[in-house]
Amino acid sequence: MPRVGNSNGRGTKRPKLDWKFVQRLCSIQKVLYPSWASQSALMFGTLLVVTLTEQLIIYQVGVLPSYFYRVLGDKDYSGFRNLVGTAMVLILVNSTLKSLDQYICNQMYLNWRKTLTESLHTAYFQGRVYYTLNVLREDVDNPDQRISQDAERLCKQMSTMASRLIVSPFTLAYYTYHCFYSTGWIGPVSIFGYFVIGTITNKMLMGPIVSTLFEQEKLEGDFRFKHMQIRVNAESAAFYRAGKVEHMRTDRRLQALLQTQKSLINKELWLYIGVNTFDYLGGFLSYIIIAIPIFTGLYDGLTPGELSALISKNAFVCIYLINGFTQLIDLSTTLSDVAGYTHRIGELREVMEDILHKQCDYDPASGESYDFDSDFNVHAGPADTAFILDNLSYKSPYSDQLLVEDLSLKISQGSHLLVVGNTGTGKTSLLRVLNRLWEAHSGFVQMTTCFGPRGTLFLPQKPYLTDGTLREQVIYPLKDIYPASGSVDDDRIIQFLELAGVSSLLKRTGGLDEKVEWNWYDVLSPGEMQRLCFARLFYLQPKYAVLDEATSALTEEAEAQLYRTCKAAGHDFDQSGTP
Ligand SMILES: Nc1ncnc2c1ncn2[C@@H]1O[C@H](COP(=O)(O)OP(=O)(O)OP(=O)(O)O)[C@@H](O)[C@H]1O
Repeated sequence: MPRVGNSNGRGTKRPKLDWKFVQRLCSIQKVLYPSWASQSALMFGTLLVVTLTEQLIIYQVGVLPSYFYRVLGDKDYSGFRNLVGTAMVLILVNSTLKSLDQYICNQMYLNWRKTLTESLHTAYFQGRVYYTLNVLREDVDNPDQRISQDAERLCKQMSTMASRLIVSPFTLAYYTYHCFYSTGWIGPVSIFGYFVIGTITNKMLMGPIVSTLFEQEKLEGDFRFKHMQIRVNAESAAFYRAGKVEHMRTDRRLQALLQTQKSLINKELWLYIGVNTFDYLGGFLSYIIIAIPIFTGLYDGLTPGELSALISKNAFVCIYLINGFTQLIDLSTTLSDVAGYTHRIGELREVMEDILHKQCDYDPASGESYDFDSDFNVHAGPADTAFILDNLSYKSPYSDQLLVEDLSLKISQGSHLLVVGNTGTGKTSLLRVLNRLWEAHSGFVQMTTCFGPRGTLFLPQKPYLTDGTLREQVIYPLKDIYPASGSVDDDRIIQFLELAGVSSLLKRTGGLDEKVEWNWYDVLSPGEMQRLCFARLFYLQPKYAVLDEATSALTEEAEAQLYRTCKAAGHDFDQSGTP
C-alpha cells in the first residue's frame, strides 16, 4: 500500500529556490533534450526562429501608426493605399506567427511530458523499484502523483515560460545596445540595477512559495489517495456502514489541503505585490534616467524643443529595455511553480536511482535487474534445486528483532514443503527474502532457477488481477501470448480454467479476448480470484511454485483438488500458511 501522510520525508531539507533546484532542473533538462538532434531540440530551434521573426514583425506593426499619421497628414492617397496593403500583410503574418508560437509551445509541452513521464516510468518499473518506493521507503510521498500530475504541471509551466524566455537574451541585448547609444552608460546601468533589485526581492518572496507548493502537491496526492482507497474498498466500507467515518476522514484530508492552499495564496499575494510594483516602477524609470542629466545640468544648452525630442527618443528605448526585464520579473510566479514541481520530480528521480543502485541484483553494466522471465542473477546450482538457504536470518524493515534466525534449508525437485507458524511470525517474509524483495540480515540465500515458466513462480497472499481480458489474467505476467496465439493456446487456457474451477468466467466475459469494463476485484469472489490464480499457475507451468496462503478462501476439498492437479502437472510447491 502506498505510504501517505509523511511530511517532506524524514530529515529532508525544505525545498527552496537554491542551487539544488538548479541541479535538479538541469538534470531534468538533460532528459528532455537527450541530443542536439532530438525532437525537443528541433522544436526549440523552430520556436526560436518563430519568436525572433515575430519580434521583428511586432516592431514593424508598432511603427505603422506613425506612417499613417504622415500619409493622412499629407493627404497622400496612393501612399495610404500602399500602407493599408502593407498593414494587412504585416498583421496577417504577425497573427500567424503568434499562433504558430503558441502551437509549438503546446507541441513542446506534449513532447516534454511524453519524454519525462516515460523516463520516470523506466526508472519506476526497473527491477523492484516500484515496490521499494511504495512499501519500504518513507522519504518520498505519493510517487504516483509525482509521475502523473506533477510531471504534467512542470511541463505545462515550462512551456508557458518558453516563448518569453527564449527571445529575451536577444531583445535585451538589442535594446541594451540602443539604450546605451542614446542615453550613455546611465540608462543600461540603472535598468540593470533595477532588475537586480527586482530579482533579489522576488527571490526572497518566492522562497516560501516553493516549499508551500511542494507541501500542497503532497496533500493533493494524499487527498486523491483517500478517494482511491474508498473507490477500491467501497464494498468493505459499506459492509461496515462506514460512510460517516470515511466522510469525516476524507473531509479532514480536504481541510489540510485547503489550509495549505490558503497559505500558498497568502504568500503569493506578497509576490504579486512585488511583481506589480516592479511593473509600474519600470514605467517611470525611463523618466528618472533622463531626469538625472537634466537636473545635473548636462543638457542646459538645449532648447525646450530639442530636449522634448531627446526625452521622447530616450524614453522609447528605455521603455523597451525595461519592458524586457519586467517580462522576466513577471515570470516569477511561474518560476516558483516550476521550482516546486522540479523539486518533487527531481527528488523522485534521485530516490529511484538510489534504490536501483542499492538493489543487490542490479547490474550497472547492462542496467538489467530482476524481472519476470529474466535469467539475470540466477546462480547456477544443482539442476534439481530451487533454493538453497544457509544460516539465513531476516527481520522486517524498521525493526531490530529477527523474525527467523539461522535457517538452513534446501528446496529440491520432488519435495513439497509446508511452512506453518503463528500470524506475524515471518512466513510471508521468508518468501519476500526468497524473492529478494527484502534483504537478508545475515546468512546466505540463493535461488538457483529463474522466474517464470522455466523456473519458479510465486503466488502472493493477495491475488493480483491486472486490468484486461480474461486471457491477459491467465497469461499474466507474460506480455505476449505464450507460446503462440491461436486455437492451441485457447484450448489450453480453457482447459486450465476448467481445472481451476472457473470456466464459468468464459461465459461472463463473453470470450477470452473480450474487453471487460469492470474491475476484476469488484466482480470476483476471493475464492474465484484464488482459483483464477491457479489457472495462471497451470498455464505458466513453472518447475517450482511458491504459494502464500493461495487457497485460504477455498474449502479443504477444493484445496486438495487443486494441489492434486498441481502435483499431476509436476510442480514442486512451497506453501506458507497459518495452522
Ligand atoms: N512492509 C513492512 N514494513 C514493516 N514491517 C512489515 C512489513 N511487512 C510485514 N511486516 C511485519 O513483519 C512481520 C512478519 O510479517 P509476515 O507477513 O511475514 O507474517 P506472516 O507470518 O506471513 O503472517 P500471516 O500468517 O498473518 O500472513 C509482521 O510483524 C509484520 O507486521
